Amino acid sequence: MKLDIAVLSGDGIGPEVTAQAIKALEAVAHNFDHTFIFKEGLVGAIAIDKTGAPLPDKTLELCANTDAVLFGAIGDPKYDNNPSAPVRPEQGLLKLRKELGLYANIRPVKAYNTLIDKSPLKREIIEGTDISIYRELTGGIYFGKKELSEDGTIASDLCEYSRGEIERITHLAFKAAQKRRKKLTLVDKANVLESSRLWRKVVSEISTAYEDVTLDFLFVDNAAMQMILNPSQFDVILTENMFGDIISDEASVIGGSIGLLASASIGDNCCMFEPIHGSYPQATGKGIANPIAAILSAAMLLEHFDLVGEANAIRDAVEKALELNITTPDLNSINPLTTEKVGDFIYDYILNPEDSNINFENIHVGQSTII
Ligand SMILES: NC(=O)c1ccc[n+]([C@@H]2O[C@H](COP(=O)([O-])OP(=O)(O)OC[C@H]3O[C@@H](n4cnc5c(N)ncnc54)[C@H](O)[C@@H]3O)[C@@H](O)[C@H]2O)c1
Ligand SMILES: CC(C)[C@H](C(=O)O)[C@@H](O)C(=O)O
Ligand SMILES: [Mg+2]
Repeated sequence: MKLDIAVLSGDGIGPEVTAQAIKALEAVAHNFDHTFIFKEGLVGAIAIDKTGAPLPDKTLELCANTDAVLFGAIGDPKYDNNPSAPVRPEQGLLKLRKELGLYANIRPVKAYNTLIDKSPLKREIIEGTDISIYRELTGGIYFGKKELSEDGTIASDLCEYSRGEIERITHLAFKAAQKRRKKLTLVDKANVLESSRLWRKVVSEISTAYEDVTLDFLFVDNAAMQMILNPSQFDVILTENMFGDIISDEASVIGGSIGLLASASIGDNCCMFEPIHGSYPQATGKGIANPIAAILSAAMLLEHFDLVGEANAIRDAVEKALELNITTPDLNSINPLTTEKVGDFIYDYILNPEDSNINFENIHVGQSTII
Protein backbone atom coordinates (compact mmCIF):
# COMPACT_ATOMS: atom_id res chain seq x y z
CA MET A 1 0.00 0.00 0.00
CA LYS A 2 1.14 3.56 -0.65
CA LEU A 3 0.27 6.16 1.97
CA ASP A 4 1.05 9.88 2.02
CA ILE A 5 1.51 10.88 5.65
CA ALA A 6 1.71 14.50 6.81
CA VAL A 7 4.07 14.79 9.77
CA LEU A 8 3.42 17.63 12.20
CA SER A 9 6.03 17.18 14.92
CA GLY A 10 5.32 20.48 16.67
CA ASP A 11 7.02 21.66 19.84
CA GLY A 12 8.98 20.45 22.85
CA ILE A 13 9.35 16.66 22.80
CA GLY A 14 7.08 16.43 19.74
CA PRO A 15 9.95 16.10 17.21
CA GLU A 16 11.88 13.54 19.35
CA VAL A 17 8.97 11.17 19.85
CA THR A 18 7.59 11.59 16.33
CA ALA A 19 10.99 10.63 14.89
CA GLN A 20 10.68 7.26 16.68
CA ALA A 21 7.14 6.74 15.31
CA ILE A 22 8.44 7.38 11.78
CA LYS A 23 11.22 4.85 12.35
CA ALA A 24 8.66 2.24 13.38
CA LEU A 25 6.62 2.98 10.24
CA GLU A 26 9.76 2.70 8.11
CA ALA A 27 10.49 -0.73 9.59
CA VAL A 28 6.92 -1.80 8.81
CA ALA A 29 7.18 -0.43 5.24
CA HIS A 30 10.36 -2.44 4.74
CA ASN A 31 8.99 -5.71 6.13
CA PHE A 32 5.56 -5.59 4.54
CA ASP A 33 6.54 -3.93 1.28
CA HIS A 34 4.55 -0.72 1.68
CA THR A 35 5.48 2.81 0.61
CA PHE A 36 4.97 5.54 3.18
CA ILE A 37 5.79 9.06 2.03
CA PHE A 38 6.31 11.54 4.84
CA LYS A 39 5.73 15.27 4.27
CA GLU A 40 6.48 17.70 7.07
CA GLY A 41 4.35 20.66 8.11
CA LEU A 42 4.61 23.38 10.76
CA VAL A 43 2.19 23.63 13.69
CA GLY A 44 2.17 25.13 17.18
CA ALA A 45 4.72 27.49 18.75
CA ILE A 46 7.33 26.74 16.11
CA ALA A 47 4.80 27.71 13.42
CA ILE A 48 4.00 30.96 15.25
CA ASP A 49 7.70 31.74 15.54
CA LYS A 50 8.33 31.06 11.86
CA THR A 51 5.12 32.30 10.21
CA GLY A 52 3.06 34.18 12.81
CA ALA A 53 0.25 31.59 12.68
CA PRO A 54 -0.17 28.41 14.82
CA LEU A 55 -1.62 26.57 11.82
CA PRO A 56 -0.30 28.06 8.56
CA ASP A 57 -2.58 27.61 5.52
CA LYS A 58 0.14 25.55 3.90
CA THR A 59 0.01 23.02 6.76
CA LEU A 60 -3.76 22.79 6.65
CA GLU A 61 -3.65 22.24 2.90
CA LEU A 62 -1.01 19.54 3.32
CA CYS A 63 -3.12 17.73 5.95
CA ALA A 64 -6.34 18.00 3.96
CA ASN A 65 -4.64 16.40 0.97
CA THR A 66 -2.86 13.43 2.54
CA ASP A 67 -4.04 10.01 3.59
CA ALA A 68 -3.24 10.57 7.27
CA VAL A 69 -1.64 13.01 9.69
CA LEU A 70 0.94 11.99 12.28
CA PHE A 71 0.93 14.61 15.02
CA GLY A 72 3.55 15.12 17.76
CA ALA A 73 2.68 17.73 20.38
CA ILE A 74 2.33 21.49 20.64
CA GLY A 75 2.77 24.02 23.43
CA ASP A 76 5.37 26.31 24.87
CA PRO A 77 5.63 27.92 28.33
CA LYS A 78 6.29 31.30 26.74
CA TYR A 79 2.65 31.26 25.62
CA ASP A 80 1.21 29.28 28.57
CA ASN A 81 2.63 31.81 31.02
CA ASN A 82 1.32 34.82 29.10
CA PRO A 83 -2.46 35.24 29.47
CA SER A 84 -2.39 38.14 26.98
CA ALA A 85 -0.62 36.27 24.17
CA PRO A 86 -2.47 37.23 20.95
CA VAL A 87 -2.11 33.73 19.45
CA ARG A 88 -1.47 30.36 21.10
CA PRO A 89 0.01 27.07 19.89
CA GLU A 90 -3.11 25.20 21.08
CA GLN A 91 -5.24 27.18 18.60
CA GLY A 92 -3.31 25.44 15.84
CA LEU A 93 -4.26 21.98 17.08
CA LEU A 94 -7.90 22.92 17.72
CA LYS A 95 -8.26 24.53 14.28
CA LEU A 96 -6.70 21.48 12.66
CA ARG A 97 -9.15 19.12 14.38
CA LYS A 98 -12.09 21.36 13.47
CA GLU A 99 -11.09 22.00 9.85
CA LEU A 100 -10.38 18.32 9.19
CA GLY A 101 -13.65 17.35 10.88
CA LEU A 102 -11.94 14.99 13.35
CA TYR A 103 -14.91 14.56 15.65
CA ALA A 104 -14.02 11.26 17.33
CA ASN A 105 -10.88 10.89 19.40
CA ILE A 106 -10.27 7.29 20.42
CA ARG A 107 -7.94 6.78 23.37
CA PRO A 108 -7.15 3.18 24.36
CA VAL A 109 -6.07 2.61 27.97
CA LYS A 110 -4.73 -0.68 29.22
CA ALA A 111 -2.81 -2.20 32.07
CA TYR A 112 0.19 -4.03 30.57
CA ASN A 113 1.00 -7.16 32.57
CA THR A 114 4.69 -6.35 32.49
CA LEU A 115 4.12 -2.85 33.93
CA ILE A 116 1.44 -3.66 36.42
CA ASP A 117 3.69 -3.09 39.43
CA LYS A 118 4.91 0.26 38.05
CA SER A 119 1.51 1.90 38.33
CA PRO A 120 0.94 3.83 41.55
CA LEU A 121 -2.37 1.94 41.74
CA LYS A 122 -2.51 -1.54 43.29
CA ARG A 123 -2.14 -4.60 41.05
CA GLU A 124 -5.52 -6.05 42.12
CA ILE A 125 -7.27 -2.80 41.15
CA ILE A 126 -5.84 -2.34 37.67
CA GLU A 127 -5.33 -5.94 36.52
CA GLY A 128 -7.29 -6.66 33.34
CA THR A 129 -8.10 -3.02 32.62
CA ASP A 130 -8.76 -2.43 28.93
CA ILE A 131 -10.76 0.71 28.13
CA SER A 132 -11.52 2.51 24.91
CA ILE A 133 -12.37 6.17 25.49
CA TYR A 134 -14.44 7.83 22.77
CA ARG A 135 -13.92 11.56 23.29
CA GLU A 136 -15.96 14.01 21.18
CA LEU A 137 -13.31 16.31 19.71
CA THR A 138 -14.78 19.19 17.72
CA GLY A 139 -17.60 20.52 19.90
CA GLY A 140 -18.49 21.55 23.43
CA ILE A 141 -16.87 24.20 25.58
CA TYR A 142 -13.66 24.16 23.52
CA PHE A 143 -15.42 25.58 20.49
CA GLY A 144 -18.33 27.57 21.99
CA LYS A 145 -18.45 31.35 21.98
CA LYS A 146 -15.74 32.90 24.19
CA GLU A 147 -16.20 36.30 25.76
CA LEU A 148 -14.29 38.66 28.00
CA SER A 149 -16.05 41.75 29.26
CA GLU A 150 -14.58 45.09 28.24
CA ASP A 151 -13.23 45.77 31.72
CA GLY A 152 -11.67 42.29 31.75
CA THR A 153 -13.49 41.15 34.91
CA ILE A 154 -15.96 38.61 33.47
CA ALA A 155 -15.13 35.75 31.11
CA SER A 156 -17.29 33.01 29.64
CA ASP A 157 -16.98 29.91 27.44
CA LEU A 158 -20.17 28.45 26.03
CA CYS A 159 -20.65 24.66 26.08
CA GLU A 160 -22.86 23.84 23.12
CA TYR A 161 -23.74 20.52 21.46
CA SER A 162 -26.11 19.71 18.64
CA ARG A 163 -27.96 16.42 18.25
CA GLY A 164 -25.97 15.68 15.07
CA GLU A 165 -22.63 16.14 16.83
CA ILE A 166 -23.69 13.67 19.52
CA GLU A 167 -25.19 11.15 17.11
CA ARG A 168 -22.18 10.60 14.87
CA ILE A 169 -19.69 9.72 17.63
CA THR A 170 -22.31 7.73 19.53
CA HIS A 171 -22.75 5.36 16.58
CA LEU A 172 -18.96 4.86 16.41
CA ALA A 173 -18.79 4.15 20.15
CA PHE A 174 -21.65 1.61 20.06
CA LYS A 175 -20.07 -0.16 17.07
CA ALA A 176 -16.77 -0.33 18.95
CA ALA A 177 -18.55 -1.74 22.02
CA GLN A 178 -20.17 -4.43 19.85
CA LYS A 179 -16.69 -5.63 18.86
CA ARG A 180 -15.43 -5.52 22.45
CA ARG A 181 -17.10 -6.47 25.75
CA LYS A 182 -20.46 -4.94 24.77
CA LYS A 183 -20.65 -2.29 27.45
CA LEU A 184 -20.86 1.46 26.92
CA THR A 185 -20.68 4.04 29.68
CA LEU A 186 -21.74 7.60 28.93
CA VAL A 187 -19.83 10.00 31.18
CA ASP A 188 -21.61 13.33 31.65
CA LYS A 189 -22.88 15.86 34.16
CA ALA A 190 -26.57 15.50 33.41
CA ASN A 191 -27.53 16.45 36.99
CA VAL A 192 -26.35 20.00 36.23
CA LEU A 193 -25.71 20.66 32.53
CA GLU A 194 -28.37 21.01 29.85
CA SER A 195 -25.84 19.88 27.22
CA SER A 196 -25.29 16.64 29.19
CA ARG A 197 -29.05 16.03 29.34
CA LEU A 198 -29.14 16.22 25.55
CA TRP A 199 -26.28 13.69 25.42
CA ARG A 200 -28.26 11.28 27.67
CA LYS A 201 -31.40 11.66 25.57
CA VAL A 202 -29.68 11.13 22.22
CA VAL A 203 -27.46 8.27 23.42
CA SER A 204 -30.47 6.50 25.04
CA GLU A 205 -32.45 6.77 21.80
CA ILE A 206 -29.58 5.41 19.72
CA SER A 207 -29.01 2.55 22.17
CA THR A 208 -32.22 0.86 20.95
CA ALA A 209 -30.41 0.08 17.68
CA TYR A 210 -27.62 -1.69 19.60
CA GLU A 211 -29.54 -4.05 21.87
CA ASP A 212 -26.55 -6.32 22.42
CA VAL A 213 -24.68 -3.46 24.14
CA THR A 214 -25.39 -2.59 27.78
CA LEU A 215 -25.57 1.16 28.26
CA ASP A 216 -24.96 2.83 31.58
CA PHE A 217 -24.42 6.39 32.75
CA LEU A 218 -21.99 7.95 35.18
CA PHE A 219 -21.63 11.51 36.33
CA VAL A 220 -18.14 12.72 35.53
CA ASP A 221 -17.17 13.35 39.16
CA ASN A 222 -18.07 9.77 40.08
CA ALA A 223 -16.41 8.50 36.88
CA ALA A 224 -13.15 10.20 37.92
CA MET A 225 -13.30 8.31 41.22
CA GLN A 226 -14.30 4.98 39.62
CA MET A 227 -11.34 5.27 37.23
CA ILE A 228 -9.03 4.97 40.24
CA LEU A 229 -11.13 2.64 42.42
CA ASN A 230 -12.30 0.12 39.84
CA PRO A 231 -11.11 0.84 36.28
CA SER A 232 -11.64 -2.69 34.98
CA GLN A 233 -15.44 -2.12 35.16
CA PHE A 234 -15.15 0.05 32.01
CA ASP A 235 -15.26 -1.15 28.42
CA VAL A 236 -16.11 1.75 26.06
CA ILE A 237 -16.44 5.20 27.62
CA LEU A 238 -18.27 7.83 25.56
CA THR A 239 -17.97 11.43 26.61
CA GLU A 240 -17.87 15.06 25.53
CA ASN A 241 -14.76 17.01 24.69
CA MET A 242 -13.51 18.41 27.99
CA PHE A 243 -14.51 15.47 30.20
CA GLY A 244 -12.70 13.16 27.77
CA ASP A 245 -9.56 15.28 27.92
CA ILE A 246 -9.44 15.17 31.70
CA ILE A 247 -10.50 11.58 32.27
CA SER A 248 -7.99 10.21 29.75
CA ASP A 249 -4.99 11.90 31.42
CA GLU A 250 -6.28 10.46 34.69
CA ALA A 251 -6.65 7.00 33.11
CA SER A 252 -3.02 7.10 31.92
CA VAL A 253 -1.95 6.48 35.52
CA ILE A 254 -3.31 2.93 35.17
CA GLY A 255 -0.78 2.03 32.49
CA GLY A 256 2.07 3.56 34.48
CA SER A 257 2.81 6.62 32.31
CA ILE A 258 1.06 9.10 30.05
CA GLY A 259 3.99 8.42 27.74
CA LEU A 260 2.22 5.19 26.70
CA LEU A 261 -1.16 6.59 25.64
CA ALA A 262 -1.85 6.87 21.92
CA SER A 263 -4.91 8.16 20.12
CA ALA A 264 -6.68 8.27 16.77
CA SER A 265 -8.71 11.32 15.74
CA ILE A 266 -11.22 10.29 13.13
CA GLY A 267 -13.55 12.19 10.83
CA ASP A 268 -15.58 11.29 7.76
CA ASN A 269 -12.78 12.30 5.35
CA CYS A 270 -9.56 12.70 7.34
CA CYS A 271 -7.67 11.02 10.15
CA MET A 272 -4.91 12.06 12.51
CA PHE A 273 -2.88 10.08 15.03
CA GLU A 274 -1.53 11.76 18.12
CA PRO A 275 -0.15 10.84 21.53
CA ILE A 276 -2.43 12.16 24.27
CA HIS A 277 0.45 13.87 26.09
CA GLY A 278 1.68 17.38 25.48
CA SER A 279 5.01 18.97 24.59
CA TYR A 280 6.50 18.21 28.07
CA PRO A 281 8.75 21.28 27.73
CA GLN A 282 10.96 20.40 30.72
CA ALA A 283 12.15 17.31 28.83
CA THR A 284 12.88 18.92 25.45
CA GLY A 285 16.15 17.66 23.98
CA LYS A 286 17.05 15.57 27.02
CA GLY A 287 16.21 12.21 25.50
CA ILE A 288 13.99 11.27 28.46
CA ALA A 289 10.55 11.44 26.80
CA ASN A 290 8.82 8.12 26.32
CA PRO A 291 8.27 7.62 22.56
CA ILE A 292 5.80 4.74 22.96
CA ALA A 293 2.63 6.90 22.86
CA ALA A 294 3.80 8.28 19.51
CA ILE A 295 4.82 4.83 18.27
CA LEU A 296 1.47 3.29 19.28
CA SER A 297 -0.29 6.19 17.52
CA ALA A 298 1.51 5.03 14.36
CA ALA A 299 0.10 1.53 15.04
CA MET A 300 -3.39 3.04 15.24
CA LEU A 301 -2.73 4.72 11.88
CA LEU A 302 -1.92 1.35 10.31
CA GLU A 303 -4.98 -0.30 11.83
CA HIS A 304 -7.16 2.50 10.46
CA PHE A 305 -6.08 1.40 6.97
CA ASP A 306 -6.82 -2.25 7.85
CA LEU A 307 -3.10 -3.03 8.10
CA VAL A 308 -3.74 -5.15 11.17
CA GLY A 309 -0.69 -7.45 10.95
CA GLU A 310 1.47 -4.37 10.50
CA ALA A 311 -0.07 -2.63 13.51
CA ASN A 312 0.46 -5.76 15.57
CA ALA A 313 4.12 -5.90 14.51
CA ILE A 314 4.56 -2.49 16.17
CA ARG A 315 2.56 -3.51 19.24
CA ASP A 316 4.55 -6.73 19.65
CA ALA A 317 7.79 -4.74 19.53
CA VAL A 318 6.44 -2.30 22.13
CA GLU A 319 5.38 -5.16 24.39
CA LYS A 320 8.81 -6.75 24.04
CA ALA A 321 10.49 -3.45 24.96
CA LEU A 322 8.27 -3.17 28.05
CA GLU A 323 8.88 -6.81 28.98
CA LEU A 324 12.67 -6.30 28.76
CA ASN A 325 12.48 -2.99 30.64
CA ILE A 326 13.82 -1.16 27.61
CA THR A 327 12.08 2.04 28.65
CA THR A 328 12.59 5.71 29.44
CA PRO A 329 12.87 7.13 32.99
CA ASP A 330 9.10 7.52 33.48
CA LEU A 331 8.95 3.71 33.69
CA ASN A 332 12.50 2.87 34.64
CA SER A 333 14.39 4.91 37.21
CA ILE A 334 17.21 2.40 37.71
CA ASN A 335 18.69 1.99 34.24
CA PRO A 336 16.63 4.00 31.79
CA LEU A 337 17.17 4.31 28.07
CA THR A 338 16.97 7.40 25.93
CA THR A 339 14.02 8.18 23.70
CA GLU A 340 16.10 7.29 20.68
CA LYS A 341 17.41 4.00 22.09
CA VAL A 342 13.88 2.83 22.85
CA GLY A 343 12.96 3.80 19.28
CA ASP A 344 16.00 1.93 17.95
CA PHE A 345 15.06 -1.23 19.83
CA ILE A 346 11.48 -1.11 18.55
CA TYR A 347 12.72 -0.48 15.00
CA ASP A 348 15.15 -3.42 15.18
CA TYR A 349 12.57 -5.72 16.70
CA ILE A 350 9.96 -4.93 14.03
CA LEU A 351 12.54 -5.60 11.32
CA ASN A 352 13.55 -8.91 12.81
CA PRO A 353 11.77 -10.21 15.89
CA GLU A 354 13.68 -13.50 15.77
CA ASP A 355 17.11 -11.86 15.62
CA SER A 356 19.03 -12.92 18.69
CA ASN A 357 21.71 -10.36 17.76
CA ILE A 358 19.67 -7.54 19.25
CA ASN A 359 21.86 -7.01 22.27
CA PHE A 360 19.46 -6.66 25.18
CA GLU A 361 22.26 -6.55 27.73
CA ASN A 362 24.15 -3.56 26.37
CA ILE A 363 21.27 -1.41 25.34
CA HIS A 364 20.91 0.33 28.71
CA VAL A 365 22.79 3.62 28.65
CA GLY A 366 22.95 4.77 32.25
CA GLN A 367 21.07 6.99 34.61
CA SER A 368 18.99 9.98 33.53
CA THR A 369 17.15 12.47 35.67
CA ILE A 370 13.37 12.36 35.88
CA ILE A 371 11.67 15.74 35.69
N1 LIG B 1 -1.84 17.18 22.06
C1 LIG B 1 -1.01 18.12 22.44
O1 LIG B 1 -0.23 18.64 21.66
C2 LIG B 1 -1.01 18.56 23.87
C3 LIG B 1 -1.57 17.76 24.88
C4 LIG B 1 -1.47 18.20 26.19
C5 LIG B 1 -0.83 19.39 26.50
N2 LIG B 1 -0.30 20.14 25.50
C6 LIG B 1 0.51 21.34 25.76
O2 LIG B 1 1.78 20.88 26.25
C7 LIG B 1 2.32 21.85 27.14
C8 LIG B 1 2.71 21.18 28.46
O3 LIG B 1 1.52 20.78 29.10
P1 LIG B 1 1.46 19.87 30.39
O4 LIG B 1 2.75 19.97 31.14
O5 LIG B 1 0.20 20.16 31.09
O6 LIG B 1 1.26 18.38 29.80
P2 LIG B 1 2.32 17.33 29.22
O7 LIG B 1 1.54 16.16 28.77
O8 LIG B 1 3.21 17.98 28.25
O9 LIG B 1 3.19 16.89 30.48
C9 LIG B 1 2.62 16.56 31.75
C10 LIG B 1 3.52 15.56 32.46
O10 LIG B 1 3.32 14.29 31.83
C11 LIG B 1 4.52 13.57 31.74
N3 LIG B 1 4.78 13.30 30.31
C12 LIG B 1 4.20 13.87 29.24
N4 LIG B 1 4.63 13.30 28.10
C13 LIG B 1 5.52 12.36 28.46
C14 LIG B 1 6.33 11.43 27.74
N5 LIG B 1 6.28 11.31 26.40
N6 LIG B 1 7.15 10.62 28.44
C15 LIG B 1 7.19 10.67 29.77
N7 LIG B 1 6.46 11.51 30.51
C16 LIG B 1 5.63 12.35 29.86
C17 LIG B 1 5.59 14.44 32.40
O11 LIG B 1 5.71 14.03 33.74
C18 LIG B 1 5.03 15.82 32.33
O12 LIG B 1 5.51 16.64 33.37
C19 LIG B 1 1.26 22.93 27.27
O13 LIG B 1 1.59 24.00 26.42
C20 LIG B 1 -0.02 22.25 26.83
O14 LIG B 1 -0.98 23.14 26.30
C21 LIG B 1 -0.36 19.74 24.20
C1 LIG C 1 -3.48 20.99 23.95
C2 LIG C 1 -4.95 20.81 24.17
C3 LIG C 1 -5.71 21.76 23.29
C4 LIG C 1 -5.40 19.36 23.93
C5 LIG C 1 -6.87 19.20 24.28
O1 LIG C 1 -7.31 19.68 25.34
O2 LIG C 1 -7.58 18.59 23.48
C6 LIG C 1 -4.64 18.31 24.72
O3 LIG C 1 -4.79 18.43 26.09
C7 LIG C 1 -5.05 16.92 24.26
O4 LIG C 1 -5.49 16.13 25.09
O5 LIG C 1 -4.90 16.61 23.06
MG1 LIG D 1 -5.22 16.63 27.08
